[in-house]
Amino acid sequence: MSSPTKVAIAVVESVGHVLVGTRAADVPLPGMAEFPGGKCHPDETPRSCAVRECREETGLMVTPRDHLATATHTYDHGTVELHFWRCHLTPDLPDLASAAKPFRWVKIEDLSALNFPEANAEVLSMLAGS
Ligand SMILES: Nc1nc2c([nH]c(=O)n2[C@@H]2O[C@H](COP(=O)(O)OP(=O)(O)OP(=O)(O)O)[C@@H](O)[C@H]2O)c(=O)[nH]1
Repeated sequence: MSSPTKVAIAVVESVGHVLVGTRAADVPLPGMAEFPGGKCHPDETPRSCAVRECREETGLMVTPRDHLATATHTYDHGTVELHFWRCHLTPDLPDLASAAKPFRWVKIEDLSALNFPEANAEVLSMLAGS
């Protein structure tokens, strides 16, 4: 069996909000809510990958704070090992700094109304309890 694809996810928090996007129509899990993230390059740590993917997708520079969870999940499109990193905006950025579309800030208490991929369940529970 092939090893899971390593993916890093940035859970970016700012004054009670989290950065959330919507997956494009032409990728696996189209239209679902997502945190910024993507596949790690060879020899790239998930921590560094979370920062890079966040910058590429949202235009925002973040500082990784702590590792929230690792979740392995098998979808129809493959098995992924998701490394969730809680991140903050770098100090030069204002609270709720504007992000490239389709990313926007969602209040933590409103996350449960969104349709996230199954592998996000544990982290969403952690955020709801924080
Ligand atoms: N970005 C992101 N991916 C997630 C989340 N939850 C989740 O299960 N995934 C899964 O993690 C994988 C990330 O793949 P991706 O397609 O976004 O990664 P990528 O941007 O590097 O893809 P690419 O190499 O095709 O450009 C997908 O299988 C996706 O379904 C999430 O919250 N954010």
